Amino acid sequence: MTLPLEKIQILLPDAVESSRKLAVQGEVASYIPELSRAPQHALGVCIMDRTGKQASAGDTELKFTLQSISKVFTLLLALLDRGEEAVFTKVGKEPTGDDFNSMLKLELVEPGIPFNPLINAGAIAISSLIEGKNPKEKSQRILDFFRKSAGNSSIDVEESVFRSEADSAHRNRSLAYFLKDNGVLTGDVEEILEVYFRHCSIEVTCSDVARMALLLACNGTDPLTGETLIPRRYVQIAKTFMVTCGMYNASGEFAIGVGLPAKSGVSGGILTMVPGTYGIGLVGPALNDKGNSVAGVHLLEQLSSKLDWSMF
Ligand SMILES: NC(=O)CC[C@H](N)C(=O)O
Repeated sequence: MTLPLEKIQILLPDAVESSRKLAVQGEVASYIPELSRAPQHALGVCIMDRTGKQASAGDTELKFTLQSISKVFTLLLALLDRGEEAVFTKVGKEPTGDDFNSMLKLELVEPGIPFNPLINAGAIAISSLIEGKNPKEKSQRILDFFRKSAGNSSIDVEESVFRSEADSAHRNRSLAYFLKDNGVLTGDVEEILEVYFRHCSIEVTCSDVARMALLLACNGTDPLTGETLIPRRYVQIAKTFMVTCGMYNASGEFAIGVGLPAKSGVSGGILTMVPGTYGIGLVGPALNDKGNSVAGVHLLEQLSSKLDWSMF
């Protein structure tokens, strides 16, 4: 049983300020150079209910790129475009226990398909499945789907982050060429990577992420418009991946400590939800050693225990 939004709003500012103190323990990602400009001590959260009302606190105006959070929505679009069977010939359904950008299991385990769609190799394979006659059209279809999911037609790709990643993505490039060699990727590798880098660089605020999360919390039917954007089955698949591998190698710890489906990204964003009730968007750029927002995870642990949010 969670509290109504008005009550949550009362406790949220103090919860954010006490969690913000943990940001000093983390580090802002810098392997994509442009991301290193994010403010280390920022923390913002937005919780949206089914009527669109929001409780929020902290740095809710901060803009950040979705990074790995985008992988949940490209998976959904690939499922819509190609169906379940085609998608799961290209990616598996299991967590890896390795880093999100690891290539280890691609060579070790047969068949050489990525273990799941939320690691980089899996998300690159998913990008290759998005319909469109060229990278521009594919990227536009992804952007349109994200805008619709966020109920915000003005979200867009942040070009400097896109450029920065495209110029420094030696690891992702090697993963993609490996996948090409394994026969997982068909088509031009650089074009597939461009689609992948662009969706990682879509810029949002906490409130956009909360609205995207609310759509998943409501099983694919937007509670504000009544429109079904995604079939329930596909949302179930996405949420299951979020529980088993959405928080990298801390997914088990997060399931025990918070107990909600979630996906995080290297920009410090987290998308999570109280199923059926709230969509939650959060940003805190300082990351812990598992790659998740250190203050953000702490905040969600506090809220989940106080408000009895765990689904388990
Ligand atoms: N964990 C992440 O958020 C990774 C996304 C990032 N764009 C990358 O490919 O490395």
